[in-house]
Amino acid sequence: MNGCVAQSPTGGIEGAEATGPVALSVEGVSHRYGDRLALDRVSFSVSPACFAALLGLNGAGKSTLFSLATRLLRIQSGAIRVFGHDIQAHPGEALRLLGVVFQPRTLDLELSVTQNLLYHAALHGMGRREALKRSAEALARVGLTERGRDKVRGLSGGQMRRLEIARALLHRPRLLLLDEPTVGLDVKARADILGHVRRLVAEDGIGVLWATHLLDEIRPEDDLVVLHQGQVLSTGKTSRFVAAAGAEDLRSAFTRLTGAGVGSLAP
Ligand SMILES: Nc1ncnc2c1ncn2[C@@H]1O[C@H](COP(=O)(O)OP(=O)(O)OP(=O)(O)O)[C@@H](O)[C@H]1O
Repeated sequence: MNGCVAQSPTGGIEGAEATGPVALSVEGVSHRYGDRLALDRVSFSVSPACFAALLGLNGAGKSTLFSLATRLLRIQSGAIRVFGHDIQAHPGEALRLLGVVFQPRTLDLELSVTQNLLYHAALHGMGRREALKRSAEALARVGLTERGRDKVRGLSGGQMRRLEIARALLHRPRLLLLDEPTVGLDVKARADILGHVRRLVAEDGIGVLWATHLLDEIRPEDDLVVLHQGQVLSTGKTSRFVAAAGAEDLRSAFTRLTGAGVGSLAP
């Protein structure tokens, strides 16, 4: 089987009749905040129905990349495509296929679980019947069916994250971006969330880019994009990355490649 990530993206829909467009294509993207270069000619692609981890320390540029992919930030140079749709030129098509879970929580704590979803559905222009149907579907997908009527304030941190994932699934995207979704959660909640997301890939064929600095979330068979100080250092299977570095595990391989000190990565 071909890998899920590649360093040289295979651009737009026009050139992709034979194999279909990649789910996410990042092509030579650079981004500056004033004098600070946060992303430096970042290029990689993620195939459909694949789980890919975007591994980088704090400050590597992961959130900046997500903000560019969702148009919170304007692209300064390069291009990002979702299933071949350029997010600058055709944002409607691109965003329709994209779901996102950002790092900061963005739920209304005083509304119920279902109300949060209905509110989001209304923003997407969904009718109430369809919204109720899709909310039920999405809650089932993340194991929250029983909590629909509860106020969000009463959920645990892990359940809130799962609700955010349900919300990101409401418009039935084909690609899901998650920015360090398990930070601050306990071991069980982290494993639950990762399990739900991996099932979305295996059972629903959704492509996932999972940004993290937590090494134990990445399996040897996972595809990996290593981002360090705004640059892509490696793409491909985690096991190959470890072998190429002549290392025993991902932690040592990452440390060797980046020179990151022990303790920069957890756990
Ligand atoms: N609004 C901003 N203004 C100035 N510099 C910024 C801004 N946002 C991010 N940066 C800088 O850009 C670089 C990349 O930050 P970014 O938040 O994208 O990294 P990250 O990998 O998501 O890290 P973290 O996990 O800590 O959020 C860092 O050097 C950061 O200080």
